[in-house]
Amino acid sequence: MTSADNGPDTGTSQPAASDRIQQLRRRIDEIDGQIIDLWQERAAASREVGATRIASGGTRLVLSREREIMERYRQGLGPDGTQVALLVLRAGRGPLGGIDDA
Ligand SMILES: C=C(O[C@@H]1C=C(C(=O)O)C=C[C@H]1O)C(=O)O
Repeated sequence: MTSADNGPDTGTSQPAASDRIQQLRRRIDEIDGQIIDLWQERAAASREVGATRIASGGTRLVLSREREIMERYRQGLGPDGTQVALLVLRAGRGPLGGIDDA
């Protein structure tokens, strides 16, 4: 059997459960789209802050501010929040640590 025979692979053959899973997946897809858009917007804003600061003779990074952000994520998301914050901060560092850095 393929998903073409039965609709999307929801991991269950029970129709009511499958319908609910598909409904939840639509919401998950919306949320993921928003996360991606916000992630990119944040990274661009962070890069602009860095460029503005460097152009004005300042430092590229401000570690006290990064610590505040890591603490916000840790408080909001628990211990995994620290890892999320590290990735969020990295995304704002452009070529030194952004997605175009592979
Ligand atoms: C964006 C800034 O610059 C850098 C990037 C940060 C961020 O992505 O949140 C935080 C601190 C700085 O190291 C800032 O100072 O606010």
